[in-house]
Amino acid sequence: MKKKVVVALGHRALGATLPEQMTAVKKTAVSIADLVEEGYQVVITHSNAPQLGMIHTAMNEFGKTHEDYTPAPMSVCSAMTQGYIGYDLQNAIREELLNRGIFRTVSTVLTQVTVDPYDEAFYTPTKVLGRIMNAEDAAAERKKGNYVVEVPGQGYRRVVASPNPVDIVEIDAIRTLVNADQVVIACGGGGIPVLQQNNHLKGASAVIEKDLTAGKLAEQIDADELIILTSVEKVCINLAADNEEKLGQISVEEAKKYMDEGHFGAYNMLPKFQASVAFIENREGRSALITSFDKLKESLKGRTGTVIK
Ligand SMILES: Nc1ncnc2c1ncn2[C@@H]1O[C@H](COP(=O)(O)OP(=O)(O)O)[C@@H](O)[C@H]1O
Ligand SMILES: NC(=O)OP(=O)(O)O
Repeated sequence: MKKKVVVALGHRALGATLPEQMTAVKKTAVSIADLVEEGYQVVITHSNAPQLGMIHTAMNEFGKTHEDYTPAPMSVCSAMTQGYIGYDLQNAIREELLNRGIFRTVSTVLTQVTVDPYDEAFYTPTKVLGRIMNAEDAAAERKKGNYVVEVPGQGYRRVVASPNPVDIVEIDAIRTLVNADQVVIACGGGGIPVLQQNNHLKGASAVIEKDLTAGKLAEQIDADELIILTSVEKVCINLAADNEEKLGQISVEEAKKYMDEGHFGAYNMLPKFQASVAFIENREGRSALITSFDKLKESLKGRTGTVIK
């Protein structure tokens, strides 16, 4: 029986602009094709914050200047990022597989993820979106009613609420495709956040952390492994201090201890650990790998990467 994996792709897999994305997905496709060639069933999920910022700004600027166009809410823009990223990614993977003589359908499932309307995250926006702004642009964003924070040494960034994922609405479709041995891209950008209102799903003005949704996705498709591909080969404790230590294989207990001790960035590395620990605790015997794209092959052979099991 084939091993099932959920692969969460970080910013480096996609770049931030259209040309960057076109180039980046070609490299990403090589890593995904390697997994398929190794005999894995693959479900992919990905970041979307740079793309979402770009699309949201574009849609809302046009909404102001062209009377036939109306502004688009964050949830609609989130759906657009799934289409835009999925389109590039699925074609790059399809082509890389065909170049290796592998015929496999690759598709993107537009995925909604329910969130709790009372999630505390709605009161404290934390998810950084889009480009770095100067003070003037930041003031203009604030005037529109958007949240902006100053990032020391960078400039100003937009932030939105990032509630926890509750349920993946289209999970049956994702399961059906992966069980048919197809390559699936799903829950992009953590999923389009929606609020369940009886039979109606109402788009929420938020962005779900993609790593947390990746963990839930891995649990709900009963994956064997969660693979988080990011910009570092191994996760560190005591990052940037004299006693910095790179983590190889660790237990769930050790992972929880390091989380409690505050070794991981709250909005970058910590969610990767939270997702990994939750997945393994809910699916006994499973594991999570956190590494960089270029080290995936070596990591699968147990030679590098941070593994939690
Ligand atoms: N303890 C840690 N060990 C390694 N990297 C860390 C740690 N804490 C925070 N980071 C940061 O997390 C970043 C990766 O997270 P993030 O930028 O969210 O990536 P992605 O877009 O790939 O999900 C690394 O580039 C690093 O700067
Ligand atoms: N949705 C999400 O987590 O995107 P980023 O990884 O780009 O922040």
